[in-house]
Amino acid sequence: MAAIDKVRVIVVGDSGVGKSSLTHLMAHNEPIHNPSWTVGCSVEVKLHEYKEGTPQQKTYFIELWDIGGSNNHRNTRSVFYNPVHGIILVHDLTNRKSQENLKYWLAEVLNKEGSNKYKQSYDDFDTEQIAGNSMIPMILIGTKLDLADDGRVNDQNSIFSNIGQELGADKINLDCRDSRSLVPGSNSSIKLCRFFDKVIEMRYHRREFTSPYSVDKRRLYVPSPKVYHSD
Ligand SMILES: Nc1nc2c(ncn2[C@@H]2O[C@H](COP(=O)(O)OP(=O)(O)OP(=O)(O)O)[C@@H](O)[C@H]2O)c(=O)[nH]1
Ligand SMILES: [Mg+2]
Repeated sequence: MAAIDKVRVIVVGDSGVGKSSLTHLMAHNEPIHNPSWTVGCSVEVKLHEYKEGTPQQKTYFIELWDIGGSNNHRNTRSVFYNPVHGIILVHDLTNRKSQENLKYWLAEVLNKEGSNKYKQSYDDFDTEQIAGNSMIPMILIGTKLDLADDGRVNDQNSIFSNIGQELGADKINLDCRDSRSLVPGSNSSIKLCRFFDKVIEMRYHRREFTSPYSVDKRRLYVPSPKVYHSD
């Protein structure tokens, strides 16, 4: 039997937003009970049918690298960022700060070689720089939908759709503790499959792309909180 090709998708976001809960749900289609604090990184693997139902259908391993969100490991976690074939940006729908911090997480991942090419522009995080330099597919996932009231979700959605559009990324809002959140055929499950297909496409079937994202030319400004990441 031929070896199954794999891609590495990293899951980043502030501590406590639900990365491990989401990763477990994506890998096992069932919620995790009492996830413990992630120290460093934990990896789950799932099989994915690329372009399912078409002549190009093929099975791939998706490695889900769930990165601990604590600030204590900020200086060491870049070891997990090489290589990166896809990025899942996770925020908590009940915690607006966790959404604002996603741009720092993205900068951290894209600076993985330590080149810090985005460092100097934290204050005006430039979408063009990201999309132009990065051919890495991304998706934005908001968790704790069960706890968020509609007003708050709409509020975050409006800003989020802006960020999502500018990064050319889809977004999903869900409850990580509900096994139905990613049920096959659901809107969220279709978006996630589309994201995994895009990751595989870029890694193994890339023709010459200029950039996979139709980037809005506006610049994405990062509200410059004094704290780098709030735990
Ligand atoms: N109600 C609700 N609770 C959630 C949801 N997702 C995660 N949680 C809870 O939020 C807490 C933190 O979840 P984790 O998955 O450990 O968060 P994490 O992002 O992995 O945290 P770190 O490992 O510290 O980076 C746990 O008590 C989860 O049960 C959700 O969608 N709804
Ligand atoms: Mg965790």
